[in-house]
Amino acid sequence: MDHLELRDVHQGYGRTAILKHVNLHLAGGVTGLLGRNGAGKTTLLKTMATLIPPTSGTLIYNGTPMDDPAVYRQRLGYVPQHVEFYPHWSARKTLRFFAQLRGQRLTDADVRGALDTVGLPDPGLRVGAYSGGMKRRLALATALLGDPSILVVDEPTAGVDPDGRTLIRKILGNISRDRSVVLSTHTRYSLNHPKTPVKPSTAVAHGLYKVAGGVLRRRR
Ligand SMILES: Nc1ncnc2c1ncn2[C@@H]1O[C@H](COP(=O)(O)OP(=O)(O)OP(=O)(O)O)[C@@H](O)[C@H]1O
Repeated sequence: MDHLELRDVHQGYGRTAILKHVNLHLAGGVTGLLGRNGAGKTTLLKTMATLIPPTSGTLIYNGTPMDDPAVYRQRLGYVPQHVEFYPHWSARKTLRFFAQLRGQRLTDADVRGALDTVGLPDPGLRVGAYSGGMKRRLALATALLGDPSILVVDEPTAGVDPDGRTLIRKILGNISRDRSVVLSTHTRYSLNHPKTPVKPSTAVAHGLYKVAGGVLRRRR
C-alpha cells in the first residue's frame, strides 16, 4: 500500500494564507475532509494532487520527500470538483479517451469492468443522458483508470440525492479496500461514519474537519 504524508504543509494564494500546519497521513481507507464553504478543502486536495505546490512544508511519498512528483502522479487518481464530458460521446468512448490520455488501451471487457465498479451498466449510453450522480460516478471511473493507489476526490456527492450519496459512499468504501481515498464534503452524512462525534484535535485549518478511520477530528 502506498503512503502519502503531508508534513507541516502551508498553502495560500498570493499573500493570502489558506492552510497552516497541515499534517496528514494517508495509508489506506477513506479520509474525509469536512468543512464549510471556503474552509480550504479544494485547496488541500489540489495540494495533494500536486496541482499547486505548497507554500512551505513537505509532501512525502512512501517515506521519501517528493522533489519530483512524476512517479507519484502515475499512482494518483484525481476527480476535480467540476467535471465535464462530451455529451454526445458514449460512456465507452469517454473512458477510452481518458485511458488514451494515460497511454492505455481499453478492451470492451476493461470498459465493462470500469463501469461495473461504479454501477453504470450500459457502455453505449450517451453521457448527455446521464444524471448528475451518474456523471460523478463516471468521473470516478475515469480517475480509477490505471488503478491508482491514492484517489483524491473533490465533493463526490455534491448535488447528489440521498440514494445516490449512499451508492457513491458504498463505491468509495469498496475501492478503498486496497488504496487510500481522500474526499471533501460539506456534510458528514456523505462520510461512512455519519454519527461519529466531532472531536477537537490539532490545528490544520480554520473550520475544517478531518475524518480518518471513523474518527472525526476538529481542526481549529
Ligand atoms: N485560485 C485562487 N486564488 C485566490 N484565492 C483562492 C483561489 N482558490 C480558492 N481561493 C480561496 O481560498 C479559500 C479556500 O477555498 P477552497 O476552494 O479551497 O475552499 P473549499 O473548502 O473547497 O470551499 P467549497 O466548499 O466552497 O468548495 C477561499 O477563501 C477561496 O476564496
